[in-house]
Amino acid sequence: MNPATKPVDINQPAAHLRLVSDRAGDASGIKLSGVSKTYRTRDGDVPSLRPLDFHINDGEFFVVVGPSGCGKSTLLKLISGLLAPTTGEILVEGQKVTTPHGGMQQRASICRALVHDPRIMLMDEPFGALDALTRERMNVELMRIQRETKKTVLLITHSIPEAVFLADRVLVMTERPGAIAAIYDVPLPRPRSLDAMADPVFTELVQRIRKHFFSQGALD
Ligand SMILES: Nc1ncnc2c1ncn2[C@@H]1O[C@H](COP(=O)(O)OP(=O)(O)OP(=O)(O)O)[C@@H](O)[C@H]1O
Repeated sequence: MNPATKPVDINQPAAHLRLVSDRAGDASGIKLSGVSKTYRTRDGDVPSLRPLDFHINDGEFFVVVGPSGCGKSTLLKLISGLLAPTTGEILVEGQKVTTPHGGMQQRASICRALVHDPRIMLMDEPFGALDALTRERMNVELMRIQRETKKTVLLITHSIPEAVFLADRVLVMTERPGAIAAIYDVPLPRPRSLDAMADPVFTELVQRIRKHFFSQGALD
């Protein structure tokens, strides 16, 4: 019988329906739905993050930038499972985050992060203690590693230029309790060298993001 005319057995699982619900965009990367965090302390509640909804694609270099105390580190701890959200759900590669899980790394050192070959790298101000020139060189090196390994990277920084230089997309956070002020695509070609910082697209985007914090003067 021609397979195209074969009758459908309604008692069999519908493979094509599963394919639709399992498509890569849903099951890969990191997905946050309604994720908020309020710290309960003896002195009262400290709302740290308002409900957040966003999706980091598999293999994406995603950078979060925001003022001091807006909840950036909290966000990373939630995604790595070190903290439980107050509301909402986090899926990493289709799996709900409950406890710290194998291959996820939050390290200051790229080398240490790569020893375990994680598919996802979570980095909180990884080069914050370095002088400016070394930091730039480390950023170039980090981009090279990410390009070669196709890992998903979520990196947090206070520096808007650093965010734009590194990212495929930049998430800009508001002051605490942190919410999404905006998410920007960075349309700079890859591979990027330090020359990318002289590109008008780069300077324009840095200026645009800086305007979010103009009144606070809170970022580099
Ligand atoms: N364990 C905790 N208990 C109570 N409040 C906390 C706790 N951890 C963080 N906070 C508060 O939650 C808010 C967000 O903190 P978080 O460290 O996530 O911010 P951040 O954006 O990473 O800050 P920074 O840029 O200064 O590193 C801050 O006001 C902080 O004081």
